[in-house]
Amino acid sequence: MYKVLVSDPISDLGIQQLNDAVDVIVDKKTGLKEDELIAIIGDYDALLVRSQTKVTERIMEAGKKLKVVGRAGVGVDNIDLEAATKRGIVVINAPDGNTIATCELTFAMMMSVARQIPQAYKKTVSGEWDRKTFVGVELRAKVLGIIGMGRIGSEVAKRAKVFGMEVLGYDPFLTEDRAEKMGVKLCTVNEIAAQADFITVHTPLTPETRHIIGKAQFNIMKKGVRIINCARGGIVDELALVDAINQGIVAGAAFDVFEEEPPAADHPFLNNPNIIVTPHLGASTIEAQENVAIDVSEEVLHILRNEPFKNAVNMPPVPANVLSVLQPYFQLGEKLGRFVGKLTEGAVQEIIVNYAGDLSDVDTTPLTRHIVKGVLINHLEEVNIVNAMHMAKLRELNIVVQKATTSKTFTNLVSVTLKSKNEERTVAGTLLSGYGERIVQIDQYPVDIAPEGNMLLISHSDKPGIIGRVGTLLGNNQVNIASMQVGRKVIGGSAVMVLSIDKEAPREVLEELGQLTDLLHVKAISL
Ligand SMILES: NC(=O)c1ccc[n+]([C@@H]2O[C@H](COP(=O)([O-])OP(=O)(O)OC[C@H]3O[C@@H](n4cnc5c(N)ncnc54)[C@H](O)[C@@H]3O)[C@@H](O)[C@H]2O)c1
Ligand SMILES: O=C(O)CC[C@@H](O)C(=O)O
Repeated sequence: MYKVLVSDPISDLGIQQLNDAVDVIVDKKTGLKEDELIAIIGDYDALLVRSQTKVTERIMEAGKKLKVVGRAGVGVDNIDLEAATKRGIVVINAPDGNTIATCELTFAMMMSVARQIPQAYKKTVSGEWDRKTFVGVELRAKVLGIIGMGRIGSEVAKRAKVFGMEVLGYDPFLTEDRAEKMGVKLCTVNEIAAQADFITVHTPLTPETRHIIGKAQFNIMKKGVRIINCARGGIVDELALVDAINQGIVAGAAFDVFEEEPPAADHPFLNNPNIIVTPHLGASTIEAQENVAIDVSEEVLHILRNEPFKNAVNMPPVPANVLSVLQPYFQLGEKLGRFVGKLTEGAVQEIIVNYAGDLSDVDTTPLTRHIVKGVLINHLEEVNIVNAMHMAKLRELNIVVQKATTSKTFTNLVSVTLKSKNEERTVAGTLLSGYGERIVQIDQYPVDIAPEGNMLLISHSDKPGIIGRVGTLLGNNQVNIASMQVGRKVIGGSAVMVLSIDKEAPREVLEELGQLTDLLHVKAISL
């Protein structure tokens, strides 16, 4: 018998198939504290959660029989994925089931903020008949900016078109072709900030999306703009938003999610008449809760019964014989993907992976997954080696794998090229005996660097004095250089400089560097 613990409120109808299964016992115990969960989790083979239960490393450590954690929803930010992977616990989610519910809440929020429905309701039920205060705006002919054009963002775009809105979209994986098909104008975040009447965010919360709408963006917005966040708290800088409302830049905001949930009683959103809030209700429809519970229950049954499953967020199924050859390259592959992903400007359309040397003798698919994961992880928090190819396909990314039995320079060479509309960038790496992982080529330039920590990649003209000027500028700003590599093809031509630095270079320093004569481009990369 398999034992399944449901620790958050999950639709009964949705978990019917688990209740009906002859080989499964389901226990529902919601609202448990971490220690209470730790005390009982040892009995269970599967744990089903929504977003309330924080599935910590301690819980997984105590879950000696735990094979699977199922998240009835999209975001897995309440589950310690690394701890699960380390213990071979499969984490699954239900990414599609609540898309429409959240999209519809976003629309409800957009209309509510346009017409101040909650504020008008509050006054009316308190006995006031105030028809003057609540003069709203129409959505028709307004510009809607959508940041994050995945499942929910794309559905919001569809509905906005029907409302007669002009839609601007930003997503690192949105190509011009796809945007055109959806009737969406591809823009940057700042273009959206400057042009939109309504802005809605639909990204995961990652280091890149944290405060993607912040002070700098509010400062360039049109007066009267309205902001909606039904994705994750922290994507919009909450304090900067309150300032922008006080300055009369933002006319209203509607938030379903908060940087800290539930928000503290004195949270500045809670007593601001221009901000409407809901308690993380995006997925809270009968249909969505059934959908996600059905999806996740089905998958849990497959995993418990050792049958194939599809929505794993973590588990790497690699055959042992292949694993022994490829495993040493997994981390390098992911780093190469991340490195070249951070380097490449514009929506990526194609990933070309080149394997040269002994590696070409085996099925390199598991390594390619790591590379693709590395490219995507810069923007998609839920990507892993199990779903990387699927995620790439969803985004119409073309993946080309090429092999050569010998490499001119190294026993094995893995090279990753990204093609976007704007450019084509290549990074190649290898494992050097005694030195470990090395990046040995960036575009056409030979280099030799350890892919780790904080790096600065500087393209420049190969002229005397430039290295000194870069060093002096960094030194004057207390940025210590740990190592430096310069690559060039010909004397006096273009060159590339890669610096390892002891801490992240502040934005102002990067801007100052960018202004040095003969310096063409600066990119900060942290691995
Ligand atoms: N309020 C709720 O109850 C609720 C319900 C469901 C989902 N969500 C949240 O909504 C968000 C979107 O969900 P989804 O199902 O559409 O996910 P998705 O993965 O389909 O889409 C997310 C999109 O964000 C894009 N993205 C990543 N980094 C970006 C960046 N720096 N700039 C712009 N775009 C970026 C990705 O490329 C992707 O296309 C997630 O955070 C999810 O957890 C909230
Ligand atoms: O379970 C919920 O209600 C939250 C769901 C949502 O945040 C998600 O990421 O799927």
